[in-house]
Amino acid sequence: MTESFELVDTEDVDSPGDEWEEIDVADTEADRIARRRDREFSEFRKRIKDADQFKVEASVFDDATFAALYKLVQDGYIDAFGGPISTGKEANVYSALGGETAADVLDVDDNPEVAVKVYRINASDFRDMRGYLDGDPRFEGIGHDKKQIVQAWVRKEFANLTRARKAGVRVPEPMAVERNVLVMELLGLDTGRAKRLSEVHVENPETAYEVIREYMRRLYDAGLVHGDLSEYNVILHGEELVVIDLGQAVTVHHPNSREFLERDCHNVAAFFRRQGMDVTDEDLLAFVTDDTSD
Ligand SMILES: Nc1ncnc2c1ncn2[C@@H]1O[C@H](COP(=O)(O)OP(=O)(O)OP(=O)(O)O)[C@@H](O)[C@H]1O
Repeated sequence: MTESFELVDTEDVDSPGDEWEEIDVADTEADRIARRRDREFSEFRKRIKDADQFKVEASVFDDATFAALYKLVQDGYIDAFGGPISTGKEANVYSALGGETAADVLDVDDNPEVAVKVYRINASDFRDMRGYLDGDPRFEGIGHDKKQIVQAWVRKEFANLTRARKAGVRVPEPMAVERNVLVMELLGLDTGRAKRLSEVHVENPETAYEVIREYMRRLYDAGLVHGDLSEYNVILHGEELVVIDLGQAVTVHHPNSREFLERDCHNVAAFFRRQGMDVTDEDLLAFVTDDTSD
C-alpha cells in the first residue's frame, strides 16, 4: 500500500524565518530571567539562614516559606530580618525591618519595624483549623489539603484583622499575606517584647474592662467572634490595649459562634473578677450582643 500525500508549494510552508528566531530569543531571555531568579532566591535563602538571630528558625522553613518571604522582600514589605518574638504551637512570630511598602501602608517616613507571623504547615493542627473554617461564607469550598487549609487560615487572619480595624477595634494593622506568612504592625516596640495583659499589673481594671467589652461588642456588630479571647491575647502597646491572634476568629455564621462567644465572655469576665471587679459572664454577654433589658 502506498501512502498518499499532497504536495504543497514551498511558499505555503512556514519557513524557519523570523518568527522562529523570535521564539528562540524569547526562550533564552526567559531562561536567563529564571536563572537569575533562582540565583537570587538561593542567595536570599542563604542570607536568611546565616542571619545570626534567624539561624535556628530558618532551618525549619521549607522552600515554600522561603519563597513567600522572598516575595514579601521583593514587594517591599520586609527589608531585613530581626529575631524571634514568639515560638508558638502553630506559628512563630519574628520582628523585621519593613520595607518601603510597609512604610507606605503605615503612612510613616522611616522604614517601620514589622511583625512577621510564619505558620508552620507541617506542625499546624490543620484538622482543628478546618473546623474553624466551617460555615464561614468567605472560605466555602476549601478542601482538606493541609497546605490549602493553612493558607486559608492565614488569609482569614488577615481578613479578620482588616474587618476588626474597620469596625474600630484596635488590632495590629495587617499589611500583607503571602502563602503561610502574615506581615503586620509590630506592637510594643519601645518596651522590648510586647507585654500581654496577663503579664502586667493593671492599675485601673475598670477602664481596661470597658475598653475590652467595647471591642468585643464592635467585633460582634461587625459579624465576628474572636474565639480565643483572654488576657493572653490582649497586648499592651503604649497606653493602648490591642487585641491579637484573630486567626481563629469566626463569623457569626459559624455553627459554634455562640459557644465561642460565651467562652470569650467567661475568660474576660473571670480575668477582671480576679482584678477585684464584680462582673458576670452573663452581663458581659448581654452587653456584647446588646441584649440588655434596660
Ligand atoms: N503584631 C505583633 N506585634 C508584636 N508581638 C506580637 C504581634 N503578634 C503577636 N505577637 C507576639 O507573639 C505571640 C504569639 O502571637 P499569636 O498569639 O498571634 O500567635 P499564636 O501562634 O496563635 O500563639 P500561641 O500558640 O501562643 O497562641 C504573642 O503573644 C505576642 O507576644
